[in-house]
Amino acid sequence: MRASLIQIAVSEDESVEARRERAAALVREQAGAADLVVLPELWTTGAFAYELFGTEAEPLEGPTYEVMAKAAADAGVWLHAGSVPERDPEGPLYNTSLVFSPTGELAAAYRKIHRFGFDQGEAVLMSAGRDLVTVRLPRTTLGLATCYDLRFPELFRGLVDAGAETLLISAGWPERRRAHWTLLARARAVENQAYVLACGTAGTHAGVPQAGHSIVVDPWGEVLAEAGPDEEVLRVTLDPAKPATTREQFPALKDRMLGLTPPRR
Ligand SMILES: NC(=O)CCC(=O)C(=O)O
Repeated sequence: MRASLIQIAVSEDESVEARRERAAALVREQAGAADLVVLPELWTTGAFAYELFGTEAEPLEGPTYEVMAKAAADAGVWLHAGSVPERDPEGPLYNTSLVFSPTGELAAAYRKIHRFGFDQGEAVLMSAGRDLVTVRLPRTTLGLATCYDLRFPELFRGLVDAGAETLLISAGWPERRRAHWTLLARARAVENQAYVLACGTAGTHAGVPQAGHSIVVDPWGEVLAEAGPDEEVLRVTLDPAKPATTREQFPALKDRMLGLTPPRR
């Protein structure tokens, strides 16, 4: 299975509309070279451009959905189109990832569960999703997560319990915490014996330099590919059998001890 991670640069120098068209062109360029294409978190606005979340919010089937559904079909790829600020018909905003099939059908939508910012930014502007989401592909099952979710291992265990073997993390991770990004991506791969494909943004938006360094880690924790800091398409070939063989040969997941007794006070 061939995957392309599109580490697109996000900056105020480019309009949202222009970046949407440019991202679609980059997806189309993967035709014949990839089975699965991944975009980062909130690449239309930038993950830290809080003032744009409301103004650029879209309904689920909004402009990004339309452009990306067509790009997936044109390229004939499974497309994780990254996330958009989604305005729910009821009013709240969500940070919602969209996955399209190679015929351009919506295969899944995942509303980010852990919002970043503590008492500001995304944490107050967006509502939290509640649902774990997996997507069955012909040769693997994807588990979806977004950026700050990477810090919460229990979410990934939930995805693994639901059958995930390939964990897709779409992110807008800042350069300032790049060491955490790499460490946590590898940790999630090792502890879950799963592929991790973590796609971030490049460039600087809202004064926040982005880490880039999108990374692909195999179920043994080996880094198969890592991008640099700038815009780049990171290409990698995965063996869809590897999560299962790793879990058979080193069956640590079977040794989980659930329902432990809390310490006595
Ligand atoms: N967009 C995000 O979720 C940023 C997360 C982050 O900066 C961190 O976890 O550190």
